[in-house]
Amino acid sequence: STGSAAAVPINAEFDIAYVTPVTLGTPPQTLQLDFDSGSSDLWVFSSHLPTSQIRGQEIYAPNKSSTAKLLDGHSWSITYGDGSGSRGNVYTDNVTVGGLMVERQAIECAQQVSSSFTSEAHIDGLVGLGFSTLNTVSPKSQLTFFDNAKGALDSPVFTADLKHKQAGTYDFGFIDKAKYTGEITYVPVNNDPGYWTFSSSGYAVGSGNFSASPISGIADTGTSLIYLPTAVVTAYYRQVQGATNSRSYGGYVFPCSATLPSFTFGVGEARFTIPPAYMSYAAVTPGSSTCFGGLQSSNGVGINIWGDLALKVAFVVFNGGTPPTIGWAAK
Ligand SMILES: O=C(NC1CCCCC1)N[C@H]1[C@H](O)[C@@H](N2CCCCC2)[C@@H]2OC[C@H]1O2
Repeated sequence: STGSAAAVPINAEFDIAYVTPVTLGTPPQTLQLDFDSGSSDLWVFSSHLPTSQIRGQEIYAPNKSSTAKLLDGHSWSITYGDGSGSRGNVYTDNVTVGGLMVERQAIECAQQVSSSFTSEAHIDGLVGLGFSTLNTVSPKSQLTFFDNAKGALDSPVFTADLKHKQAGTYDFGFIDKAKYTGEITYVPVNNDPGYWTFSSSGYAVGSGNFSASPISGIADTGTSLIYLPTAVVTAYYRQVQGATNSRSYGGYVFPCSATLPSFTFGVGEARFTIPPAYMSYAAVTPGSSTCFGGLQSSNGVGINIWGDLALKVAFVVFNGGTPPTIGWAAK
């Protein structure tokens, strides 16, 4: 089997996150979910949430699904790197993504969500695509949609073709040759503790020379930006007039009028260049002339993160075979 579904940016201004339609239960309830290779819980806004925490999101009501079953005595609670989080109880039900159906998928129903989720009307929940070792359901942890589907897939892979300010796709079970050019460069994945962790072969700032130093980081579709070691980030912003690392804004900012260099990162011998226009993320507040950078320091984070800003300049294969690998291709 295979599946293919759209990855739609939730904001016309800048790509904060991407959502994908997912149908749950019988009759089908369709929610827009954020596919997140940096976590491994499938959770949704649900009929168990206080209405005060719902602001425009679609909800999943298990009691309206004839195929929903309570996973008795199980609960979940998750906190993300940005401090957002949610918790609740668990049902199993049919979940379909782009024509690919998994029966008895654990659907984690939110009973509480943090304010950043309440205020993001376009995200009705998440589909974790990390390794199932990261799943937070207790007392028995649950498998991700991908792990449940894997055995039935033509090939044990999913691919991400994210795009700048336009809809891309997540494919399951196949590699679409029409979505990339040249060869796919595969590198090893360390899935301990459960992220898609790989080593980049280095970076370059603008037209500067390539610094061939390995950078270990995670491929994270659920994070908007790129978080890298201070040495990389200072080398980049040294080239940006008026750039400063702002404590108040929580990262590197610069005058929106500044000229930005491109940023190139390596995967093996392959090179991927993020154009200057993508490197300015957004004005710090609407209308401000101060802009927040797409490249930020991973100092406070603990791991390096290749988020949507890096993923959107490539076609990426998440290979869940044995051993797992990750493939990057130009497009
Ligand atoms: O926390 C991270 N990443 C961290 C960013 C800082 C550095 C460490 C990693 N990703 C989350 C993301 O922010 C969330 N957010 C919700 C509101 C709309 C935008 C998306 C969404 O929920 C889980 C995941 O995706």
